[in-house]
Amino acid sequence: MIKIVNLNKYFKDKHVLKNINLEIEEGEVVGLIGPSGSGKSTLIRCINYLEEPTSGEIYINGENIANSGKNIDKIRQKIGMVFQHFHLFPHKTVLENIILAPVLTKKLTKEEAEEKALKLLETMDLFDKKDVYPNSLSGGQKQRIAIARSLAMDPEIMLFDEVTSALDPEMVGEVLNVMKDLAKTGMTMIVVTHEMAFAKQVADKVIFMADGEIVEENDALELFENPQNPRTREFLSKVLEY
Ligand SMILES: Nc1ncnc2c1ncn2[C@@H]1O[C@H](COP(=O)(O)OP(=O)(O)OP(=O)(O)O)[C@@H](O)[C@H]1O
Repeated sequence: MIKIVNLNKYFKDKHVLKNINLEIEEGEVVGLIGPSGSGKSTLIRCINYLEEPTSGEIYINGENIANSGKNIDKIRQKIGMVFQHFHLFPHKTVLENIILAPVLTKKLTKEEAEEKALKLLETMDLFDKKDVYPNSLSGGQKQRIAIARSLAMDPEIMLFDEVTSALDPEMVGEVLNVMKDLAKTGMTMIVVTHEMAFAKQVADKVIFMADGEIVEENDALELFENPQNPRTREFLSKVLEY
């Protein structure tokens, strides 16, 4: 479903993704871990073309997104992304935030989009927040709304870029639970995370990146319990210390 071949990305003369090769199957949940600055965000931003690769190919369902021309918007619609900061529209209510893209780009009627949005809000236990403005919500609630907004587009792939990093610790769990439930539905997910316990429990596969390279890729339990590369071992010993 996602195939990345010899992907390189430079920012000016800085080589931030170095010959990345990767395949992700439909329904797979992939955890992307590694030190700050190792290229995790840049990699997932290349997957939906928020960043343009310098060289290499990215195929989504067999289609090379670099050559997709006018189809790029169609491909992007299949890929939802949730960011560290929620990017909700402050002057729109929760419900208006969620229906905006489905009405504009999927051409759903307002009623159809609202029906879908309300179902999503219900599954996230946020139905009673439908008419409030984002500023009155907690960080955890905002992030769950951001996830609902992405899901309202019926994506086939969801990208999560450190979605719990800006949250107060007591709100991390409620967002991770929504992601756990989503993983159980068979959604294909790539999750950049500093939450090692989440990666270990929920991801099928974990990729450790350092300095723009994929250093190690393995079944989640195996990577955490039996890391093969000394750089993986060093990173895990630091982050699992506490
Ligand atoms: N738009 C940009 N222009 C220039 N350099 C950039 C840009 N975006 C990222 N970089 C650089 O590319 C490298 C990889 O950054 P990236 O954000 O992908 O790393 P990361 O592993 O996601 O880090 P973090 O965990 O801190 O978010 C870093 O050195 C960063 O400074």
